[in-house]
Amino acid sequence: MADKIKGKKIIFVVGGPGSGKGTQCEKMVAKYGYTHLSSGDLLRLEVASGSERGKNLQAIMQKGELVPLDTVLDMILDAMVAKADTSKGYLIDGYPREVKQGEEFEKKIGAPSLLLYVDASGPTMVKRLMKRGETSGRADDNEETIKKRLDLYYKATEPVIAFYEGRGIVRKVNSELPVDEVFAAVAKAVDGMK
Ligand SMILES: Nc1nc2c(ncn2[C@@H]2O[C@H](COP(=O)(O)OP(=O)(O)OP(=O)(O)O)[C@@H](O)[C@H]2O)c(=O)[nH]1
Ligand SMILES: O=c1ccn([C@@H]2O[C@H](COP(=O)(O)OP(=O)(O)O)[C@@H](O)[C@H]2O)c(=O)[nH]1
Ligand SMILES: [Mg+2]
Repeated sequence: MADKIKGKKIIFVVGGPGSGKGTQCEKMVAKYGYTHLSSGDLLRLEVASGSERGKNLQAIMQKGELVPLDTVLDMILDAMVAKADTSKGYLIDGYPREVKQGEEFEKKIGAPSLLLYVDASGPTMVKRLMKRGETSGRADDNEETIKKRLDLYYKATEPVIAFYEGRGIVRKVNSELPVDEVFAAVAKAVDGMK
């Protein structure tokens, strides 16, 4: 099944909750024509479908915890295959959340060419998410869950960055800056990708 994806570029987009991953991915789609797959969005779609599986996911996400690795990976793989005929490459947004997820992804699908690290401070991320929460309708954009997501990010996801730094594919962008300035740095990283 993963054959259709072979040879296509894969970019992991990693950063804390509310760091601006989704915002930058939209701009990359516009400039490079890559396919944007947000692991969180895929999970929210499943929740919205009202399926039994979705109900379980909702309970986990509401608490700011991580859903089982295989569930997310299967969803990403399905979405990648579905877009394979027209896709130039993939932006995998919000994944891997822990080193194990990265290892499983590579076993099943392939290696990333770039890890884009979208970096903002804790207070900035909290501020943005509280603001987004006024209109997003996301059940996890509330103070209590934001704190848990942030803790889990520092504990489980930051080690992912260190893991890929060893391979020399990490490019860090400072997402405290205005969106367009962040994107200038993002574009430089994508253009320099091997
Ligand atoms: N000032 C400023 N605000 C930004 C920037 N990037 C994103 N934001 C705002 O911060 C909020 C979160 O941005 P998203 O792109 O949704 O963040 P995300 O990393 O995808 O967050 P999750 O979906 O929670 O993982 C949004 O309301 C954006 O408008 C930026 O570079 N500068
Ligand atoms: O690989 C993933 C991606 C997302 N999530 C869950 O989905 C939620 C929202 O993820 P998203 O990336 O949309 O937002 P973030 O938490 O980065 O702000 C997380 O808190 C997790 O509960 C998960 O368990 N595994
Ligand atoms: Mg997002």
